[in-house]
Amino acid sequence: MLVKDDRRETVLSVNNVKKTIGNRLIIKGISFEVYAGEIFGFLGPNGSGKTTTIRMLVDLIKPTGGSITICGQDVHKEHNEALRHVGCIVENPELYPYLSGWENLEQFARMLPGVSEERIREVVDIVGMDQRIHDRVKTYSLGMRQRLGIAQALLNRPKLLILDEPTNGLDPQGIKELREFIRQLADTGLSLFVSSHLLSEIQQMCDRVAIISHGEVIKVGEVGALIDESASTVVWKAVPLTAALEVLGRHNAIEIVETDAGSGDQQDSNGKPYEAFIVTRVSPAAIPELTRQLVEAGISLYGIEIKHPTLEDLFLELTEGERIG
Ligand SMILES: Nc1ncnc2c1ncn2[C@@H]1O[C@H](COP(=O)(O)OP(=O)(O)OP(=O)(O)O)[C@@H](O)[C@H]1O
Repeated sequence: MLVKDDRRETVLSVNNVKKTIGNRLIIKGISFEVYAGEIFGFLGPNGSGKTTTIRMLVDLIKPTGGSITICGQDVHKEHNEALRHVGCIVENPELYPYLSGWENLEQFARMLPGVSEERIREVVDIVGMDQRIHDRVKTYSLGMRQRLGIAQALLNRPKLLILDEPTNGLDPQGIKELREFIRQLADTGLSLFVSSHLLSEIQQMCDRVAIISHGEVIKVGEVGALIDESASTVVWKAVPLTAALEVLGRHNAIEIVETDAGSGDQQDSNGKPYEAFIVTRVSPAAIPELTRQLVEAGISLYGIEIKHPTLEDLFLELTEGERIG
């Protein structure tokens, strides 16, 4: 897992970017940065503004406000210089099915200055397609087409590779292979910007993530740190329950979700307390102190069950239950 380091080179910088289409403000002033060698996830539900943002990143449409720089160059004002550093696949890569993979790469290379046959061989090697590169593309699986698309995007040695929903249509094995392959690319120093509406995918694939909802970036951070700092669900099995509620209720940072006192703070015929519990939402960092206070108040704790959140929980919390996918 990569750690944010201020000395790290910024490859993509998005500064207060807005986009109005018709009368609608589709993108509402978003900002984030992507560093060299990281896999950056761009996560949001359908219609949240991912594709519109990507289209602005590669200067297919112009922002209404704000600026985007790639390797320090303004995407709009210095179009050629900035986009020289970018490889991009939006939706499905455009390929000629009746040509071989190699011929497709040759066709594409003709449009790029200074891409030699040797470079074509290199990218074929990077995407691991040497065995099948002379077969027609129409015989390729979706995963192989995806790889060929990436090979195409790598031809001009980009610093940033933008992939829009790259796992769409892939089977679980294909997704796993793509994930590993993306990590290998990042290990070479390439930055990857991966958009997705699939949380588990972003959680497994990315170092950092920006969460976008209704055209606003509502959170940016390391995937692990975002999960760590979001509230966990904690079930306290405590007797007497009323006293425990009083202790926990003193803290503003705790949300009491549910209480179940069973049949009161009684013991059964074997002297075993009834399963009385309180469900709270609280930061994991507060749990030791709360436990201490409960014990000091003379409360017996029979169990503390912590359910750590997933990126999905965090996402749902941030977007207030907005549907994904
Ligand atoms: N040319 C357009 N004219 C009008 N509205 C548009 C246009 N392009 C996008 N929108 C609207 O902007 C919002 C964001 O769309 P966008 O395609 O960027 O979302 P997305 O996150 O990429 O979703 P999806 O994964 O479904 O493509 C949507 O409400 C969409 O209807």
